[in-house]
Amino acid sequence: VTLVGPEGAGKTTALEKLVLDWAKGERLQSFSCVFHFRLKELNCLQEMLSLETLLLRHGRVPLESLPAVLQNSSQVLLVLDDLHVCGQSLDPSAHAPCDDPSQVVSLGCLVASLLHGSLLRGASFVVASRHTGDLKFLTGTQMEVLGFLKPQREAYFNHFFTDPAVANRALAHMEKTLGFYDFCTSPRFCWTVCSLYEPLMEAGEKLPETVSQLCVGVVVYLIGKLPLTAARSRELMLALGKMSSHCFLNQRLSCTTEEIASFGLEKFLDAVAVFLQVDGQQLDRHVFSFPSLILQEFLLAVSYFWNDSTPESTEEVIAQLRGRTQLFDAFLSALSEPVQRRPLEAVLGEPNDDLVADFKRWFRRSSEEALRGYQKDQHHRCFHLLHQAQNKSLVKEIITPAARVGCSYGGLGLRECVVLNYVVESLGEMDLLNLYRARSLTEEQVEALAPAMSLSREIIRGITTELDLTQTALGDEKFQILSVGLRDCKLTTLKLEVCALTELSGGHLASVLSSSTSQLQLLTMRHNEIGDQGFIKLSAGLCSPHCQLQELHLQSCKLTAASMAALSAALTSGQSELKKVDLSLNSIGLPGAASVCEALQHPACKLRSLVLFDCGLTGECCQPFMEALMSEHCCLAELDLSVNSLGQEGALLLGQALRRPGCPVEKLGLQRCELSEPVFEEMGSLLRSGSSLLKSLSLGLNGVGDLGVKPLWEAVAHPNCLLEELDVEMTDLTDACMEDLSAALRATKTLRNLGLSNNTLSDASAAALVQA
Ligand SMILES: Nc1ncnc2c1ncn2[C@@H]1O[C@H](COP(=O)(O)OP(=O)(O)OP(=O)(O)O)[C@@H](O)[C@H]1O
Repeated sequence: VTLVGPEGAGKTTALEKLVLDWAKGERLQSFSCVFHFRLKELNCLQEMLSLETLLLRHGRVPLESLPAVLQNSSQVLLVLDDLHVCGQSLDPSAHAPCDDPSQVVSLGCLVASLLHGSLLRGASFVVASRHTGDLKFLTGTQMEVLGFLKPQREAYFNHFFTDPAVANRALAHMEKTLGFYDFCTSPRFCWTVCSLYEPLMEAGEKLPETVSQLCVGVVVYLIGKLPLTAARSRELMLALGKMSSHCFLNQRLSCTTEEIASFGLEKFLDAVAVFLQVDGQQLDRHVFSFPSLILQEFLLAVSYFWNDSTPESTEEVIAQLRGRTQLFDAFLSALSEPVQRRPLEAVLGEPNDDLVADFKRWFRRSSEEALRGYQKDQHHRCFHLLHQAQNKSLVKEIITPAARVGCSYGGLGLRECVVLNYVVESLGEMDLLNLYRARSLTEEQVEALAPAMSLSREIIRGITTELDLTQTALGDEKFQILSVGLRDCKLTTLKLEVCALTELSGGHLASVLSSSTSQLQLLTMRHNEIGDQGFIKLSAGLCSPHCQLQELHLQSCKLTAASMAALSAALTSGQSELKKVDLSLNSIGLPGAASVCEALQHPACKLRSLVLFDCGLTGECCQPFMEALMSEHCCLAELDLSVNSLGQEGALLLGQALRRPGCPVEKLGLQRCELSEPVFEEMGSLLRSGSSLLKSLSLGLNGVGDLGVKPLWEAVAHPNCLLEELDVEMTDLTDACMEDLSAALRATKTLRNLGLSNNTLSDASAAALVQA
């Protein structure tokens, strides 16, 4: 088995846990011997060795036990960590395979011979490695070590900070400022973040806003651990920068003692352990490596600016490192800003002004070039550098009117959304936000981009057809700005649930709906206090000949009967395409229901679905519903009146209407309507009559008991009944209904869904149901 993952993902930890569990007798007990080797340590030896030496010296096998280990190889498990540092290829054809345990060979040859089975044939292996090309030479199962995804980060932060409120604040800040970088999944990185946040939060200080600010904090902290003057600290930075550059340019992960001496680090041997990981302590041959690539890149950037001599120009150094580093130019951008580098200046003194000026010239030149072109990646790189600089005036200087910022920003990742938003917010406004080809923005991406959208006069018509701004606390003011762009776009779905919109937005929505280019078909506005006045304004848009809206969701929008006449007018205007309206959780009462029912009888009304869940309706309201359903013009296929006090009398009136031959209702919801046995009787008889088109019926939360529901079972069993869905949740059913229910299930040819939740049915009923 090979565990593969990036630096700090937790590979070593996983292997250590495995070995520990074996030692405690909790796992892998079929192996009598488990050997755990860290190749990083062995690599320090830089000498040839045999399998026997490996086992005797490093595996601590007593000499007398060695033959038994070699002979019973199937009981041996070798756990090899840090395969990527092996330094020599695992390609079997690169070595003459070794099959003699006493033959002295190179470490690479030894590992390759073990993994390819010429040595210790039959033994099992668990190895861990960062991603390298050599993995293709390994057979067996490969497992990806993903590190900490969001739920694990949450658990880790809660463990690190004992106060849950502090943990939540720290996590929310990290997710917002860094959550879009891959390295956030690294447990090691999470540890760094928590360790840096903790003292800052205790002191009530500001937390870092960018990865550059985070690294500044880390390096200042590490330098502070050393008793060095500013001049000596600069010297140390320079030497670490040389090592970093050497590793990047030669694709090396570690350096020997001789190599680090050549970078000028020998004077700092006591200090290097603060910045570098030192392996091989027990072997007397040390190997030094950076604990993280981010720190390695950051130290390189620091060493570049705090260099008194003049090294290569920015252009040259960036060209040399292209494709080898990820954040180097972003770190330079941050450090070129006095505010960003101030904490470092306190420990290192001033940077080299000439080099900072050279970087600024390069950034301006290369940004101008990038922003004149159409390459999206180049634009994003420039935006990322601006984001790290955290200087709004610089954004305004770089993003000139000549910049083609309106080029298409489709296919955005979360990081791109965040930095694009930063740029638009810094500019304060945007003429055109081109999201053409942004096919599937996630909720997180939309949230990150929402301020930019609201600051854009126009959002380009692209192939984006759905915009979900649910729970973005958008508010009327921002929606007003956004609505200008919405008038001229290709959106077919707009979700504005829980967006803190009020009456004011009703008018803006009307202007969107009545725009000659509007293509909106679905609008959801659940939980916005738009009220009657807001909805009356919105309804004016519904009457427009340009309005294409087919579905409107207005649950819990503080509506009353006062605005239902406006809806009715829209539905009967002859212009409205509305097919579905959901008015649930609004107290429209009898007068409101009467207005809507009037519209249902009008030949121009196209409404096919009406949901009035918990709308303060009573039995009296059933009279207008009966009249509407009796009308030949009514085309309502779905009616949900659940959670209204309709009572027996009202429901029986509905039943009468449903008996009309040709009554179009196929789906009826009457949950928790205070219904009694005669209503169930009536429904049963209706379903058997052959004149009902009902396919879906919800009668749950009406406690009529086994006898009350019995007519429905008889109906289900009847050949005239077309029901496909039946919900009788919480109707006080007991095991006594099982005989009729089983018979119904055996007989029905149409029923597909049956809801029986929250009834007192025992295991015996479950068994009977399964049989039926
Ligand atoms: N599940 C975990 N819970 C808490 N901390 C963890 C967990 N896994 C790893 N860590 C911590 O993260 C750090 C890095 O882990 P580890 O050394 O196992 O990573 P790695 O993948 O072996 O890194 P590298 O590729 O650099 O060798 C360690 O300090 C470790 O304690």
